[in-house]
Order: sequence, then C-alpha cells, then structure tokens
Amino acid sequence: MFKKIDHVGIAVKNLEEAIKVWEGLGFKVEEVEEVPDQKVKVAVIKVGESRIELLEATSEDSPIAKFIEKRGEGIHHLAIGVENIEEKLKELKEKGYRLIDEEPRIGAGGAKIAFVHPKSVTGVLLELCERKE
Ligand SMILES: C[C@@H](C(=O)O)C(=O)SCCNC(=O)CCNC(=O)[C@H](O)C(C)(C)COP(=O)(O)OP(=O)(O)OC[C@H]1O[C@@H](n2cnc3c(N)ncnc32)[C@H](O)[C@@H]1OP(=O)(O)O
Ligand SMILES: [Co+2]
Repeated sequence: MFKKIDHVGIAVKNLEEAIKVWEGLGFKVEEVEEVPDQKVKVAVIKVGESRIELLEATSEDSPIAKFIEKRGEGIHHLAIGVENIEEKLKELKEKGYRLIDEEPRIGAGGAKIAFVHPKSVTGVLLELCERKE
C-alpha cells in the first residue's frame, strides 16, 4: 500500500535564496512549479527515489506563510507514496484519523494528494501522494 517516501516538504521564506543554499550543498533543482490550489511555489529536488520540496508561500493566507510566521523555516510535511489514495483516505477516516482533505487534490507534478492533520499523526503533517511514475 505504501510505495516509498515520496517527498519531504520544507517551508522557506524565499525560494530563490533557498535554491542557492540547497544547490550549494550539491543538490539539483529539477523544476520549479506554482501550485495555486495550495498557494505555494515549489522547487523540486530529486534524491534517489524520493524528493525534497522547497515551498514558498504565494499569498499571505498560504499555509506556508502561517507556518513560517509561527515556527519559522523548516521541515513542513512528510509525503508518502500510496497505490490508491482514495482507498487509503477511506481507511484512515474509518479509523478516526482527522483528514484535512476528504477527497484528493492535484499537487505538484499532477500528483493526487491529500493531507492528514498533524494532531492525528504525532505532530507530523502527513501528505498522501498518488503519483503516476
Ligand atoms: C505542493 C503540494 C504537493 O506536495 O504537491 C504540497 O505539499 S502543498 C503544502 C502546503 N499545503 C498544506 O500544508 C495543506 C495542509 N495544511 C493545512 O491544511 C494547514 O496548514 C493545517 C495543517 C490544518 C494547519 O493550519 P491551521 O490554520 O490549523 O494552523 P495552526 O497554526 O492553527 O495549526 C494548528 C495546530 O497544528 C500545528 N501545525 C500546523 N502546521 C503544522 C505542520 N506543518 N506540522 C506539524 N504541526 C503543524 C500547529 O502547531 C498547531 O498546533 P498547536 O495548537 O499545538 O500549536
Ligand atoms: Co508536498
């Protein structure tokens, strides 16, 4: 059911500056994409079978803006690749996990994504991600 760690999301104040820092480490940004539905701009770094997602808010009311206001820059969410996101959401709902998204939404790279509330997952914002590889 779980395929792999799809990506780790990192909240950053300024994407261009963050890209310089991460590329200085030797990583390579594959693409930069805006995801208006999530009010974010994303820089994707491939690391083996997983990714690092650098996230900048595109509006004041972006979840990333609120997160940085409260906690500063840092790890924001953990995304796990799943075979069938609808099935997983149904299972977690039945088990009483607090779903932020009852239905999947479209995320970076056209993946189907849905979030589970951090209060239900030991303080971790969990993203389920179904991606056509
Ligand atoms: C591009 C796409 C993709 O992969 O394709 C993405 O990733 S988009 C990535 C951006 N989109 C998202 O994050 C969408 C899902 N996120 C949300 O719906 C929101 O950010 C929530 C997670 C519901 C939090 O929003 P809310 O307005 O409730 O903020 P809040 O500060 O009042 O947070 C409520 C409680 O959750 C905690 N909290 C908030 N954000 C957290 C996070 N990222 N990790 C762990 N805990 C977190 C706060 O500390 C607070 O706990 P205390 O009360 O104990 O202080
Ligand atoms: Co993500």
